[in-house]
Amino acid sequence: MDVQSSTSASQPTISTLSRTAFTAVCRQLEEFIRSEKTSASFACGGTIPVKKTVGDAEDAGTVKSSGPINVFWKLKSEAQKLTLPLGSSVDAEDGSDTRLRQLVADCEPAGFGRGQETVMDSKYRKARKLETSRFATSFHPADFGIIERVEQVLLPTLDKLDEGILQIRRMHIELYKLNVYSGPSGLFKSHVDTPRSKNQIGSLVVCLPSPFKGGNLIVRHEGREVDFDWEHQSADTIQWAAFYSDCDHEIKTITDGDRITLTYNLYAVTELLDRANQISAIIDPKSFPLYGFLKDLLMMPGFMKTGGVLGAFCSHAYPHASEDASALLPRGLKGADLVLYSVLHSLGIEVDVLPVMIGHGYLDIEDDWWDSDEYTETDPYPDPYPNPSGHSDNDNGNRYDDDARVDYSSFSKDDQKVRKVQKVKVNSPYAYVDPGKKVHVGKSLNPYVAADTYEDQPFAKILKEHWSTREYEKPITWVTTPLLENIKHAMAYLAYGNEASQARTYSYAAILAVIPAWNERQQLLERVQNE
Ligand SMILES: O=C(O)CCC(=O)C(=O)O
Ligand SMILES: [Fe+2]
Repeated sequence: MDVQSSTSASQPTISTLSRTAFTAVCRQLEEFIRSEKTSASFACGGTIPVKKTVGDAEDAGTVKSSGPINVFWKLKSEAQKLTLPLGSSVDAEDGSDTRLRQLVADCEPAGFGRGQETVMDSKYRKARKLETSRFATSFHPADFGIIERVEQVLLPTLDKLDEGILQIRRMHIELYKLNVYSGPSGLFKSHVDTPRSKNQIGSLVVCLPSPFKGGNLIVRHEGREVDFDWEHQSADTIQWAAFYSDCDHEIKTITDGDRITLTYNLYAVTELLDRANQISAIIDPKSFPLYGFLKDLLMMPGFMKTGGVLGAFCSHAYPHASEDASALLPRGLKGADLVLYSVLHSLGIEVDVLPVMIGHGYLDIEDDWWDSDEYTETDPYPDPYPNPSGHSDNDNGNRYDDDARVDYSSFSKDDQKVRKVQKVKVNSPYAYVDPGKKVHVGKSLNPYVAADTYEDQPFAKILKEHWSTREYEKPITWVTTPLLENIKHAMAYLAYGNEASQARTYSYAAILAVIPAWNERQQLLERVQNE
């Protein structure tokens, strides 16, 4: 049976891919996207040895090591200075250990954000902090090429983001806090940094030279993790790590000593360059295997012969705010999401990045995914949501099901939400989701609903008031499923941040590509072919 049986009849000359063949190419496409995801970086780091004698530091420009680092702060109205590593101060009457204790004492206890509240709970976070208004430091990441390195890994620029004009994304960096985690019990459990602006894409942590034990920084994304183990070189090295801000991370217990860090917010800003000024570091979307695969797919007349929409869930979550969110993307796209977006864009395909809400809000996705185990070999690609009338010929995708099968008000406690979400079936290789009925695609990033805020309202009402659903003319074929981990973490975002969240929270988005019908896309492909 044809996937698009109702519309293919109008073009009898070219045969449409069989459902089995269509399934097979969707699976392949998913594989390509998956491999892009597993190879994309979400964190990077480095070390800078510190020479104890000032004169040992190399000249700016070729700096591979640093001299001692000064931290200045104010106690009452008196200026204080600590030089790290301890014992490296040129002042004879250093007493640096006393100064370190003084710095720790002068810091305030650091809380964390749980939703809109700031919480002090030393079982979750035990740390002290200084705000930037209270300290200054002689260390700057730019002196050691850290910004360039982070830019390369976390903010690659892909060619062709805009016709004729190249938008170069640059990193803007802002010192945010000084934190001290001290033994025997300093720690910060799993959390996600609260975005401080719509442009924030990541965080940079710089660990100053001061000996400590434990305190590993563990950063996770989509089931992968990077463990920054800084204990062994803590005494005489500056160690740093940068990661996307939607990555879940934690600091293991510091059992001894003081782990002193500077944290920075990383922002993506754009710079317009005309083609004459292109720089060579730019990656060409054609260099990705996905490009060739998608191009070949589009050149098959039978693939989405009458047109359709391909949907892929983003691998990262993006911050959004009420007014300026739509300006955020694609500029703020990260990792594999940027690759997929750019490849589609460079093929001349209309592509949107839009927030998605699955089923009746993301709290109710449990029964919205097709569990492949239920189906037999003989019909490898059944309609997961058969129409009760027995006809499956409604492919305009606008069927809308408002009946609230879930008692929304029963999800008021965070742990209940998480438990509910853990039951999600995401083991099917991919889901072919009936559009409109099960996955709501917002018109822009703007009207996202935070679950906590609307607890007591029936979902249908929330949806009507706060979501304008983007309606595509053709059904959406979802080629990837959202990861269970992502959904769990989306819950955690609401619960634990490094700051209380204001208007900004994260949402998962999807990349939606409008595939023109074969007769319309031939021209487009000829143009791509000739480039
Ligand atoms: O100190 C670190 O390694 C990270 C600190 C952190 O996660 C935070 O301040 O949000
Ligand atoms: Fe953090």
